[in-house]
Parts: sequence; structure tokens; C-alpha cells
Amino acid sequence: MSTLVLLRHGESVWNAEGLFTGWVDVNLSEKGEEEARKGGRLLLDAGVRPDVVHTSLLKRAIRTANLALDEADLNWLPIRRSWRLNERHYGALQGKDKAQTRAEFGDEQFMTWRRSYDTPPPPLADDNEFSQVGDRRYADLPPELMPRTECLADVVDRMLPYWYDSIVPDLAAGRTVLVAAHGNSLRALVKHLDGIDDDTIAGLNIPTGIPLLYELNDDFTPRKTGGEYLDPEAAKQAIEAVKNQGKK
Ligand SMILES: O=C(O)[C@H](O)COP(=O)(O)O
Repeated sequence: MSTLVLLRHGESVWNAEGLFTGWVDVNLSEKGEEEARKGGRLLLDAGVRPDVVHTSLLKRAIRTANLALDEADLNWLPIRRSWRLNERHYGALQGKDKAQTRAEFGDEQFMTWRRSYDTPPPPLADDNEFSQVGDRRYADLPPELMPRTECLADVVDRMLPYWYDSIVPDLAAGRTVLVAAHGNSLRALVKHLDGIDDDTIAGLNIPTGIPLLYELNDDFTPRKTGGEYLDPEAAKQAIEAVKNQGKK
């Protein structure tokens, strides 16, 4: 048996402003920093002590992990980072207002781009101010893997090799693993863990800053489908808020 904790970053400044973010490296809002600290306290109170952290290359996830670890007095933990845990690349929607996009294109198109499994938004042009092409942090990424847009299926495809090659070996070694990542990279991981089908995953939303605990069997399947939020009441409300983004 092993323990896996999933933590979506705290609220970012663009979450607060209602903008599509994707690979744009925006910071946490003050509220997001507090959510991250609270996430650390929830871990502490639940007696969950991670041995290792995996995170993305984006500062909202990196800082969330750091703030949570600080709160739990675990600043010394090893941290591994990978672009494979990045948020879903939101293509041409990056930097766009969610409510305006919904009003302009209608509910159906908005939800298809936001939650369908296999329809990506239009690609983002390389010369767009919100493009990551040429960003030094992705210099080691084979050029053909650099996304210009992604649907959730693409995220599953690029995230799973990291799950099998880097996270599973930690779990197999008996380590408690904290994954600090993003709404859609964690939806991709939960889809895999819980065996959620391509249609049903549209209804799954992950709140910011609330640790989701999975006890795993020896074959890395969850002992309890869906895991357990360490603050279930807060999670319920926050999930509704994520679901309703873009409604004014
Ligand atoms: O990239 C973003 O805009 C958010 O982090 C996730 O957004 P979503 O819940 O609209 O997919």
C-alpha cells in the first residue's frame, strides 16, 4: 500500500480575474498563498507526511508546494519538476476572459473547449504574447512535443509517461508522494487512477489548494475511488465554483 496526495495550486491571479491560463506562468494571488499554507496545515493535521514532491515547471504549482511544505516544516523534501505535470496548454484561449469567451462563442462551444475530452481549442500562434515557444525552461523538450494547444486526451498522453517513470517508482519504494500541479493535469491523473471514461471526466472539477488523498493498492489502483479531500466541506463548495467559472 502507498499514499499519494494530489494538490492543485492555490488561486492564481488569473484564476481570480477569470482568465484562461494554461502554460502562462502567472503567480498566486494572496488568497492562493493562504490556500497553499492551509493545504500544508491540512496535511499536518491529518498526519500525512510526504517524502517527495513532484511538480510542474509553473510557479503557481511550485510556490504552492513550497508554501505547503513550509507550513508542514518539510522544506527539506526532494522536489522533482516536469513539464509533463504542467497545466493543459489552452491554445488560443490563453489570456482570454472566460466569461467573455462564453458570451462570444456560446455555452456549448465554451464547454467543448473547456471540458470535452478530445477537442482542443484553436492553436496559439508562436508570435502571440502568451506563447511559450522559445521559453528557456522548455529548451530540453523535443520540438515536436512543444504544444500549441491541448485537449485533455493530449494531457493524459504526455502526463502518463511521467506517472509511470517517475511517480510510480517513488510509490513502489514506499514513499508518500505529493503531486502539486494543476486543474487539468490532475484531472488527467484522476481519470487514469479512477478509470473514469472519456465522457464522465467532463463533470470532474478539482478545487484549488485542498489536498486530495489516495491510499493505493500494490498495483497503484485506489483503495477508495475518488480518494478523499482533507477538507471535504470546503472542497464541495470550491468544486462548484470551478464548475461555474465563466458564468457571470
Ligand atoms: O488554465 C486555466 O485557466 C485553469 O487553470 C484551468 O482552467 P479550467 O478549469 O477552465 O480548465
